[in-house]
Amino acid sequence: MSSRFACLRTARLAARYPLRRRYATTASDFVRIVEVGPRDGLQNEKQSIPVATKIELINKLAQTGLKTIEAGSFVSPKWTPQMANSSQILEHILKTPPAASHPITYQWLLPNVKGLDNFLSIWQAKAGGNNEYPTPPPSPGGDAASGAGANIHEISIFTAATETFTQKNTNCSIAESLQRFEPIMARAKEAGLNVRAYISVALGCPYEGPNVNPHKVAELAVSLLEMGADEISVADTTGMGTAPKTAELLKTLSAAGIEKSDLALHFHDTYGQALVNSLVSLEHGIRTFDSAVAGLGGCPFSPGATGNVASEDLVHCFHSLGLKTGVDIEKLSEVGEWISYEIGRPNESRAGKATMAQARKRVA
Ligand SMILES: CC(C)(COP(=O)([O-])OP(=O)([O-])OC[C@H]1O[C@@H](n2cnc3c(N)ncnc32)[C@H](O)[C@@H]1OP(=O)([O-])[O-])[C@@H](O)C(=O)NCCC(=O)NCCSC(=O)C[C@@](C)(O)CC(=O)[O-]
Repeated sequence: MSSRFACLRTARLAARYPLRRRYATTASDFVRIVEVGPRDGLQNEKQSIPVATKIELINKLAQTGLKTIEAGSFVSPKWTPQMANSSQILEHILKTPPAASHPITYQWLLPNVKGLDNFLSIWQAKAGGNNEYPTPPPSPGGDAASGAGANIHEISIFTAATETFTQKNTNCSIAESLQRFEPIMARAKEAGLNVRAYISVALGCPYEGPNVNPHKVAELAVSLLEMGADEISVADTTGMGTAPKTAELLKTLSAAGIEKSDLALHFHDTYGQALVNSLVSLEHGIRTFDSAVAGLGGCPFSPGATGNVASEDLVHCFHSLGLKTGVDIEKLSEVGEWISYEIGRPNESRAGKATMAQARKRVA
């Protein structure tokens, strides 16, 4: 892209979304993986997972080449008890030297001002509220552009495309959830934090059925971007998404004027369609995908929904297409095997299991 065109485009976006700061990938052969295993992956586990295991998981993931890790959430412990020790995880990350050779962006999910207060009280005390933001943030596949090796912290907010899911998940209506976000957004921007916004049940709702109106998703995405969100993660919480539905949703989002680079896609694999839907999204120009190592996951407020698409499966698939993720599939597969063993659940990543089998054969 010529610099003149880049300037014009930036000006146009700045006019449309005045508060936001872009952090999308730019190289078309680079795919950014947002590893959500430590938060979305673990939040639904019934047994209490020791904080040390969570920290070890995050540290191991940070050494696989991943650059963005969703590390925990500041939600009500009455609603999601598994995430109750996220503050300890944040404290640990802030007081230890970076675990990886490159800076990691850590994301923290929160639903309200109380969650933000809890996050800020730790982050501002320990990090002095200094993110040392690189502008633009982490370059596709590269380490150098991210500067001095300081990790970056950002927050995520979440709403949903149906009223029933929003009530079940956050005890408020969609409109009320947007109202809750306004002070969060203002304070986050003041503090220099990027804000990601999730839209759950975008391709099917456990309470209202599989036919979620894509125009509702687009309307919400536009509102969140206008409010200042830096990225929208469009979530197929139930895994009810199919290739045609995904294509229709992406076309609707484009028709609403939303740039592909403003979007991340977040697939769950309940019906085994997550990779297909990822490929449809890839063809549509999406270059940011959420996934969880070993296919961990399931939302406590989406009965029957299973895990996120496995990070190993996504990475294997993207590499097979000649795309770059910066992730070492073998190291990632080791982490998948390790965490599955630690928490006593099957490793749901087929690529992860196959990669480990090949690695063992090589050594034998
Ligand atoms: C939004 C609320 C808080 C409303 O819940 P509420 O019960 O209406 O809240 P409240 O304001 O009445 O407060 C009730 C109690 O919670 C406390 N409280 C209130 N807020 C906080 C907070 N932030 N952190 C810690 N404590 C908090 C508050 O202090 C009070 O404590 P008490 O006085 O009774 O001792 C609640 O519904 C909630 O926490 N919901 C989050 C549920 C959740 O974690 N869902 C999973 C994440 S979303 C997801 O997984 C989907 C996603 C993102 O992955 C994408 C996809 O696949 O769809």
